[in-house]
Amino acid sequence: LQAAEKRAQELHNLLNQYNYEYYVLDQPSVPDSEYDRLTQELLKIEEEFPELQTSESPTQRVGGQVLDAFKKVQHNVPMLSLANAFNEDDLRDFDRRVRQALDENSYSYVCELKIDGLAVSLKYEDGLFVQGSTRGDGTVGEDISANLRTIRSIPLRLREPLTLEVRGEAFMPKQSFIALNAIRDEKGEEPFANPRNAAAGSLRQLDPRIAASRNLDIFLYGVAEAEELGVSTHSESLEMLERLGFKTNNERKVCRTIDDVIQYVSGWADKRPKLSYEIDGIVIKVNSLAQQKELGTTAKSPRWAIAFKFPAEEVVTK
Ligand SMILES: Cc1ccc(Cn2cc(C(N)=O)ccc2=O)c(C)c1
Repeated sequence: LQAAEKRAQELHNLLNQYNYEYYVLDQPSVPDSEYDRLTQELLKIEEEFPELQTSESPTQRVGGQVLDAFKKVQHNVPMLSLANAFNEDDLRDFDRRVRQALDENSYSYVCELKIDGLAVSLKYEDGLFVQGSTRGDGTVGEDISANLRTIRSIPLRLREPLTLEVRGEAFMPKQSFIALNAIRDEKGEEPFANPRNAAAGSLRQLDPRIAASRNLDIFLYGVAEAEELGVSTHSESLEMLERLGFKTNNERKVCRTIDDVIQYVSGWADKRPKLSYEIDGIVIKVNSLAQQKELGTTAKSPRWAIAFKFPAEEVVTK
């Protein structure tokens, strides 16, 4: 058994690395056939020694049993919703409020694309993925761990045995959305209106095999209680997520002034069709975590962030 256990661990490491290269970096270093060969070898070992078929095994992405309901999950750190800005004046008003609250101390912003998907939270204990949930009403969400496990860009084991919670947006790429609606059309089923609804509908399935078939993806954009992990800015949180092996969106920019923010936002308005996923705006956050804390939150939204919303995306059909 020891020899089998040692080989199984080697295969876990190899398959995790190849998954990371393929789904997170989009730069595989081995052909699919090699990945498949190693997967088959691990399946055989797990068949011979069932005790090696642990939940962290790369072969255990798609659970077998169909749930009859989702459990509720309490978010220790609430998942806040963002206030919206629709034009330049809204952005300048936001900046004025930030500047006043920070007593004219210097501050900078981070601009990120606002992915049009479903906000989710992922929990890891000692480096292992243990739970994934929806935002819900911000304090209570639904446990959709089995469905999130099927998203290949989500690591089942981190590079460091950390216990932490991360937040991100699960989404359906445009091409997957078009292909899915073509299949539904053939089967005489109602098409999804947009990729966001398709992603939400897929993650609400009680059978993880359906979610696994929907080619969902995710961008992580936050670490809950990041200051406890020795991080002092939001951009450092994003770098930490990358170091841990998460998929982040690299179209982000630190902006020193609201004028730079406005320039960044206007630059993206007409670049959306080029993206392989839908965005519904740009998220603007004060970069310093200490200043975020100083600004605090209203009942449901942070005072240190705002979402600039673009007009509704052109319909993605063909
Ligand atoms: C048979 C087979 C095996 C694997 C894949 C896709 N793929 C490839 C890799 C890789 N090359 O590093 C890693 C994970 C993965 O899922 C396909 C499409 C077909």
